Amino acid sequence: MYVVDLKNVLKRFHDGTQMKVLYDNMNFHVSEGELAVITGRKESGKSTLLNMIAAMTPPNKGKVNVLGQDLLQIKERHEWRLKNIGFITDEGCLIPYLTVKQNLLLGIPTDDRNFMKKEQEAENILVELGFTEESMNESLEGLSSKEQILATVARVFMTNPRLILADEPTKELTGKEGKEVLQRLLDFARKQKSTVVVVSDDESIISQADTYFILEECQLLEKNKAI
Ligand SMILES: Nc1ncnc2c1ncn2[C@@H]1O[C@H](COP(=O)(O)OP(=O)(O)OP(=O)(O)O)[C@@H](O)[C@H]1O
Repeated sequence: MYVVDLKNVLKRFHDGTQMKVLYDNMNFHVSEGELAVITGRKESGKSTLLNMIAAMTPPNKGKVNVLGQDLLQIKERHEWRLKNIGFITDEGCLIPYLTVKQNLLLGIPTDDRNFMKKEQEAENILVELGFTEESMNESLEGLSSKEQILATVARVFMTNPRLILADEPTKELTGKEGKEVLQRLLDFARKQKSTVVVVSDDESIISQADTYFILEECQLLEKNKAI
C-alpha cells in the first residue's frame, strides 16, 4: 500500500484574471517509510501539493489517497490531519512566550495521569534534536532561528505522525544550519519509521532521498538523484 497515492490529479486556480493549471493528469506515490524529495521552480505548486496531501485543498479531478484513505471521503479532516500528519514549515506555530518544553506539552493538563510520561517523552525528543536542559526550558523567543525550527520539529514528533510533510522548513536558515536541521529531522523520522515528503533543493537531502521529483509542466517527474 502506498502512503501517498495521487491518481490523474488536476488542480487549477483562478487568479482573478486567468485560470492557472498547476497539475494535469498527475500521478505521484510514496511508499511506507520512504523519503521523497520534491523540487521545482517558484510557484510551480509545491506547497499546494503538500496541502493537498494534508487534505487542506482538494483536487479538481482525480483521486488523492493518503494512508489508505480517500481524502474526499473524510468528514473530520482537521482531526484526521492532527492524528496522522506532521506538517512542518518555517512559519512558527508555537507560542513564543512559553518554553520549548511547555510548547510540547501544550494541551496536556499537569494533573493528567500521563503528564509525567509525556514530559519524559518531550525531553527525550528534545535531547535527540540537540536541546540541552537549559535550552529546552528557555522561552521560544529567546532562542535562535535554528532552535525555533527544531522546536517545531519536536512538537510534530510528539504526535508520532505516520506521515511528515515538510515545506522548505529551513528556507530562512543559512546553508550549514539548514542542513543540520534537515538532517536531524530525517534521522528522527527514520527512527520513528515515518514516511517523509519534503520540499527542498538541498543537495545533501536529495542524495538521501528514496525518490526525487521535479514539479515541471504540470507533472511530477521522477529524477535521477545524481544532479
Ligand atoms: N488558494 C489559492 N487561490 C488562488 N491561487 C492560488 C491558491 N493557492 C496557490 N495559488 C497559486 O498557485 C500557484 C502555486 O502556488 P504554490 O504556493 O503551491 O507554489 P510553490 O511552488 O510552493 O511556490 P514557492 O516556490 O514560491 O513557494 C501560485 O501562482 C499561487 O499564487
